[in-house]
Formats: sequence, C-alpha cells, structure tokens
Amino acid sequence: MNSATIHSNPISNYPPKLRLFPSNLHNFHRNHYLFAQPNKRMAFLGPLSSKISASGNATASGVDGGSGFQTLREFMGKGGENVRDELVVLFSHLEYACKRIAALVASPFSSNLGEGFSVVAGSDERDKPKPLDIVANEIILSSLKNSGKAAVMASEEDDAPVWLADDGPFVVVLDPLDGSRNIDASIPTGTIFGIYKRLVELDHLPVEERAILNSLQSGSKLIAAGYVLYSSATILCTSFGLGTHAFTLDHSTGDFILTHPNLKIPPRGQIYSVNDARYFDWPKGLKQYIDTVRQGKGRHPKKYSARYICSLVADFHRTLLYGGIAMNPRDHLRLVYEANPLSFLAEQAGGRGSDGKARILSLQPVKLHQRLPLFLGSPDDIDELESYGDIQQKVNPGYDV
Ligand SMILES: O=P(O)(O)OC[C@H]1O[C@](O)(COP(=O)(O)O)[C@@H](O)[C@@H]1O
Repeated sequence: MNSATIHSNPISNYPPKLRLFPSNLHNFHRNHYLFAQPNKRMAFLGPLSSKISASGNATASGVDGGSGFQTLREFMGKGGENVRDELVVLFSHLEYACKRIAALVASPFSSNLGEGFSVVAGSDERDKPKPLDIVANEIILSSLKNSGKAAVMASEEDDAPVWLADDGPFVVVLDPLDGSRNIDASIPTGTIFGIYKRLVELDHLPVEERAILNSLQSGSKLIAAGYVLYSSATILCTSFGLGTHAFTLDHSTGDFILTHPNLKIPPRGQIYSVNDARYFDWPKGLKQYIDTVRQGKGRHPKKYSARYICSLVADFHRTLLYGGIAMNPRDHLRLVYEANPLSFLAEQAGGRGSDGKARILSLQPVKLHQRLPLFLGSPDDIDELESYGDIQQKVNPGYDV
C-alpha cells in the first residue's frame, strides 16, 4: 500500500519517443503475437521443443503433438485446462500487462519514470512507493478494465479496491511489482495475482462494501493464481486448481511457452531462505531449527544451504523447483496479495503454505492489507520446522534496509 499521489499519467509519457507497445491491445496481438509465424516460433524453439516432447507430463497435459510446444493460451483451451472463455480473456489481458511490465523492468528508459510523482510527506521511507510499482499497478488496472471480465481489482499499491465492472465475473487481487526496492540493481522482481469469482450474493451492497468483501475472500476460494517472475527469463507460473504449471516468455514471438508442466515441489529440499540478519529477533524455535539444519542435524541428515534474494517471487520460484523453505517469519508479507496466491500454487505443486501455526488458505482475511508470517515450501521441511513450536517472529521493530 502506498500513499502516493500521481500528478501525471506515467504511462502515456513513457517512453519519451519510442513506443514499446501499441496502445490498442487488439491490434497489438494481431500484428505481433497471435499471428506470429509458426515456423519462426519453431526455429527459435528447436531444443526446447524436443525437451518438452520427451516429457511424459508435457505430452499428457496436451502439448501440441506436431510441434512439441504449447502456448499458455493453447494450454488454457481444450488441450490443457479447458477453462472457460471468460477466464481465457481475463488471462490474456493479465498476460499482456505482465509483458509490458517485463519490458519496463528491463528498459533503459525506466529511470525517467520517477518524474511526475510525489509522495505524501511523512510516509515511512521503506514504504515509499517506487515509481515502477505505481506504473505496474496502472498497467494492470487498465488491462483489467479493458478485459471487461474483472469486477474488482484489489492491489497492494492501493488503499482500497477499485470497482471496475458490475457484471465482471472475477475478482483480482495482486501485488503488481513485488521486490521493487531491489530494482535499481536489476535483481529479479515479480507480479503476484489471485483470482476469485465475484460473489453475486453481494451485488445489492453499496459499491465500496461490495469491493472490500469480494476482495476479502478466503484463499480456499481461489479459482486461479499465479506469478510472473521478471528475471533472466520471464516466467509465468500459474494454477487453475489442477496442478501448477510454468511458462517461459519467448521474446521472439511474445508467447508464453509451457516449459514446466505439472511442477512438483520436492518433498524435501536442502535450502532455507530467510533474512537471517534478523536472527537475534527470532523466537527460540526458529533459531533452533535453523541452527539444526545448517549443521545437518535435522531429520534430513544433510547440511542445508542458505539462499535469500529478498524478492519473494524469486525466492518462491527457486523453492518450487529445488525444494526447501522460503520464509519471512515476521508480520510483513500480505495475506491477500502474496500469501494466498503463493500458497495456492505451493499446494497445487504438492507443497505447503503456513503462517507457522495454520494453513494459509484456511485463514479468513479481516483486513485487505493484513500482514502475517509466511512459510512456503516442501511439505517435509515445513512439518519439521513447525515441530519446533514457536517460529513466528513477534519482535518486529521495522528495519530500514
Ligand atoms: O525485509 P524482509 O523482512 O527481508 O522482507 C523482504 C520481503 O519483502 C518484500 O520485498 C516485499 O516487501 P514490500 O511489499 O514492502 O515490497 C519481498 O519481496 C521480500 O521477500
């Protein structure tokens, strides 16, 4: 959440001369994406396509038998998840927004984006918005508006949810650009999103109330969730409730290609991911757990390694692939925008999402910007960690870095 005031429209001014993307989504897709030549795609995907063809999972999940690869849009259709058209439309707008954000994050022109913003005096230095957060938020907002499929968007960047369309079938909750405080060093960042159905039984309520209550649904009601990792590759990882699947952006065509069908988190990893400069503020149980596994004295007789990027999407993505635990034991990450969507993906991949005491998806959010301790990862590692009892960091002085 931030208290920024936007005095000019950063998107329409950006980039100063060169337009990276046409403003009209339809023409954009027409000219650049949907009608990309298949042969061109194949030429770029030679090694990848054979890798996917060799995977039983990929074939079973409907990878195009002839060409050996499948785009996200194809996957959402009959060959894969077969979700309904309305969700396909919503997703294609979200996908488009994230491609724009990916381009911005990597752009040499993004340093100009700070111009035209002012921040309300007195807000905590750490919580001050980075301009790219706001631009990313605006990009997603306009895409969701254009989709006509989102009733409401609740964003970590906004104080209150924005009502978009009375008949929109979906509710979208999101963190438009997580980890953005690392952005000047080109450290990976990410977008996190969750999708619920609009609660039609609330349609009679005043719009503000309707917007909030629709956005405060429990994670167990998610119908889809995902993240987009902006890193050396741009990865869109998603679940519609039938497994977790990751797609890699092919920059030559603009397609997200299925590269990690049916991701399964290893039941146990050998990596813990936490900001351990906070060690002296941790409770006894958490200290003991970390001391134990780093010495190789835990249930898994291997010395664990530490990895901490301090960018939640990147830390979670690595955990999904390699196993272990990505954690933030203090009340810092948000239930609605971060913990619920990522726990949904973790569970769909056979992993767990916990606040140290309870399953994240079983919690009923009471406030939009509610924060909590978060532990995501391999089931055996999280079980072992929780067996230490007090692992939630209650001392939370706020940290300046
Ligand atoms: O300072 P900590 O406790 O290590 O928190 C780092 C975490 O905060 C985040 O930067 C999110 O915080 P913000 O929402 O304030 O940007 C995550 O990407 C990261 O995992």
